[in-house]
Amino acid sequence: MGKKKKEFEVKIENVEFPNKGIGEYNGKKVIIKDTIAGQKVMARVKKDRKNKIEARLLEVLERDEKEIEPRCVHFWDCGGCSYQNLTYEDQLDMKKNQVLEILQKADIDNFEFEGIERSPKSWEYRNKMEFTFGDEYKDGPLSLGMHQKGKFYEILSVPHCQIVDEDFTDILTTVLEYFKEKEVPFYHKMRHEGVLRHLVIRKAANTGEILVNLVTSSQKELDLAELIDELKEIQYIGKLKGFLHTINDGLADTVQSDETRVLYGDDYITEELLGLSFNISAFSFFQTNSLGAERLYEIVREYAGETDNKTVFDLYCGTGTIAQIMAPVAKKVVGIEIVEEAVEKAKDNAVLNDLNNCEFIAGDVLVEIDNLKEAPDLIILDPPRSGVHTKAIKKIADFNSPRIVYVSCKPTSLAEDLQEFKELGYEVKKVKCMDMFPHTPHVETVCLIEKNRLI
Ligand SMILES: C[S@@+](CC[C@H](N)C(=O)[O-])C[C@H]1O[C@@H](n2cnc3c(N)ncnc32)[C@H](O)[C@@H]1O
Repeated sequence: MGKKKKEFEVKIENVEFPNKGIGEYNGKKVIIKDTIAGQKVMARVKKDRKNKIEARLLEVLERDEKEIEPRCVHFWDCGGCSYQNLTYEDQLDMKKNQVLEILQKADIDNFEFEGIERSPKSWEYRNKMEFTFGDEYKDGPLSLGMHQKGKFYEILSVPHCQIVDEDFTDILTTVLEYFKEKEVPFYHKMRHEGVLRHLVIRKAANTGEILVNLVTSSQKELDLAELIDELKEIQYIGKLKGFLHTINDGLADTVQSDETRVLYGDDYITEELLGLSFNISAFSFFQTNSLGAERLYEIVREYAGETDNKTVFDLYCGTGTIAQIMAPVAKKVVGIEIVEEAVEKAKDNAVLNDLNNCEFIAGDVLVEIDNLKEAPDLIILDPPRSGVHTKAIKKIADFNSPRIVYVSCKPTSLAEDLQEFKELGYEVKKVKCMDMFPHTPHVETVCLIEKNRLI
């Protein structure tokens, strides 16, 4: 491929997790994100390596016969969803096959595969959105929404987003119009100048409570009373429980807090899952699909099996959801979580749910696990996307727990971890996928792992 010939046509043959369309060009593997199998596309080379080309999608020249019209008007430009142009059944099929292929490549086999379960709701299912302030094109008007597909700076306003309900989009539109009128500038993530950074909205699906968190730099004092009054006037499906203002002068383009002020109501919302209540604060992890989470946790409970009189470890426990769902049917549950705020909420939640057999420890699993003296009968792992630290896997295996239930949000890191558990004498017995993220490439996978009795 010469210097001028950086654009080329290619047919997409397959999609690898998470959203990598795969084709072939001049004998090399081609990877083009956000394409689907069967499409013929025009692409531009990003990186031309020895045996693979990474390219950017320019145009879909021929659509695949199974493609459908996306429901959302933002779909083609918005970086939030990848697969609205496939039926939900086709999305589920693709994710299931990806997980199986990843496990097979890692030599994880001989398990019972229980398929993929659909999300109870395939639209308006999200309970949290992190919208970004910016502009849709350089020096354009203020926008608030999602990164445009494949772009670094450009932010697309998404007032018709279909994976959240109208309460989210009403709040988004109100906040955007307010700051447009006040001419408050967005924070430029490279120049580190400006004010408005993110708008994080959380809404509990089962109680309707809404928490709004505006994240800004400290470069301008803002009087937000008028905005809060406007938000209070919205006719919600749910109800506004609190409004927070977080100051973030960090250089990274992530939501984090130097200081968080409660400007209205409470600093948390309460969600109800499987008959238990969970107070969720602004910075605690909580599954983003509440109805899907109920199903996910039911699968965990099923894979956990009989737990009467047993001690359970819930490692990477967040606000203690899994621990508390297990507590009524176990002797004792110990949770470990690195975010202190989440651990505080886990403790509060145990009190709220009248559970007195839960212990929650703040810290890194890799370190805190050394201080656990009791031998567990069951270990539940629900790590972040990067998976479980190799040294932690060794320590976890050393407990010799007969059963481990591993909940994973990233099948590639799951496969690596399962390989390590295999080397340490554990066998994968059952696998089930639970789709918590319709129209996106993501999927949860639950695995039952058992100690090989022959070792
Ligand atoms: C996928 S979430 C699971 C949370 C919980 N099980 C739930 O369903 O709500 C992973 C959690 O691991 C925590 N975490 C990340 N790294 C950690 C570490 N090294 N030690 C302990 N917790 C960690 C994150 O803060 C997050 O709450």
